[in-house]
Amino acid sequence: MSPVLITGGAQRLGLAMAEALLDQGTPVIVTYRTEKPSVRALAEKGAKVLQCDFADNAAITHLIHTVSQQYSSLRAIIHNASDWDQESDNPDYAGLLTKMMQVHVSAPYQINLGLQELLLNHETVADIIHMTDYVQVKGSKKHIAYAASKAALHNLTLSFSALLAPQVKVNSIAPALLMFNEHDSDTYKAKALKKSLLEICPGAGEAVKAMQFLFASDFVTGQTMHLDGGRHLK
Ligand SMILES: NC(=O)C1=CN([C@@H]2O[C@H](COP(=O)(O)OP(=O)(O)OC[C@H]3O[C@@H](n4cnc5c(N)ncnc54)[C@H](OP(=O)(O)O)[C@@H]3O)[C@@H](O)[C@H]2O)C=CC1
Ligand SMILES: Nc1nc2c(c(=O)[nH]1)N=C([C@H](O)[C@@H](O)CO)CN2
Repeated sequence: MSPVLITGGAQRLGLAMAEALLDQGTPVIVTYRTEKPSVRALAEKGAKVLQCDFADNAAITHLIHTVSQQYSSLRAIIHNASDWDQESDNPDYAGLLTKMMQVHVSAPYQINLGLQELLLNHETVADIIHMTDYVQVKGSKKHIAYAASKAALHNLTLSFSALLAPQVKVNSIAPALLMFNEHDSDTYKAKALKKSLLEICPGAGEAVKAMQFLFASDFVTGQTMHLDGGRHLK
């Protein structure tokens, strides 16, 4: 069985998707930036773990070469790696935009083009999933560069779905609040929950369910799965 390549799979949503796939017997290749206990645990469960910092184009090229040398086909690629940076923490606005575009747009762009033949070689229809964000259509006044890069990432969904059809389906998953971060205060959490109609923070399992739906679908491509609890109607 051909593997699923998940970027940024060492924690949170990426880790949940990787573990779910491993639990169902699907091989997984996980890229990570920073070594952590979860990486070793994934390897012990049989995942292929590859270190790659997407800020470095040479590292991306090496990743593409390594995967191409070791595998003849891929079931899917899930572009999950991301930094959620905001302007108030990063006065170097030019550098911030470059950083956001590099990890959220340039890396997925290079990896999709570099590994497209492995997807096209898959015995059945393959998938690309871009993990975008609710803000892809709304923008964000506190995460301007981040939001712009996620909008550009969704645009890759439109282009690659047309380029690779019918052998490959390409979709965006656009979450709003799925998981809090360790440093989030109770005040922030209460305010964030009120932003959606459903007023819950569902956890990483919501992303796993969306991934499984897209993999099982025969007729969804070029689309966005919005996981936002009705936030767009508040
Ligand atoms: N969590 C949520 O509620 C939401 C998530 N999303 C999107 O879903 C996806 C998963 O979210 P979440 O699990 O919270 O993500 P995280 O913020 O936990 O980041 C996931 C991983 O991306 C890696 N990463 C960041 N920059 C780079 C880089 N330059 N090269 C390689 N790896 C990198 C991080 O590595 P390291 O461990 O080294 O830092 C981290 O392990 C993201 O694309 C996110 O934007 C969208 C909306 C809401
Ligand atoms: N790479 C990340 N992107 C995002 C995160 C995160 O933790 N890492 N978190 C969010 C928030 O949950 C936001 O959706 C709350 O409104 C957005 N993107």
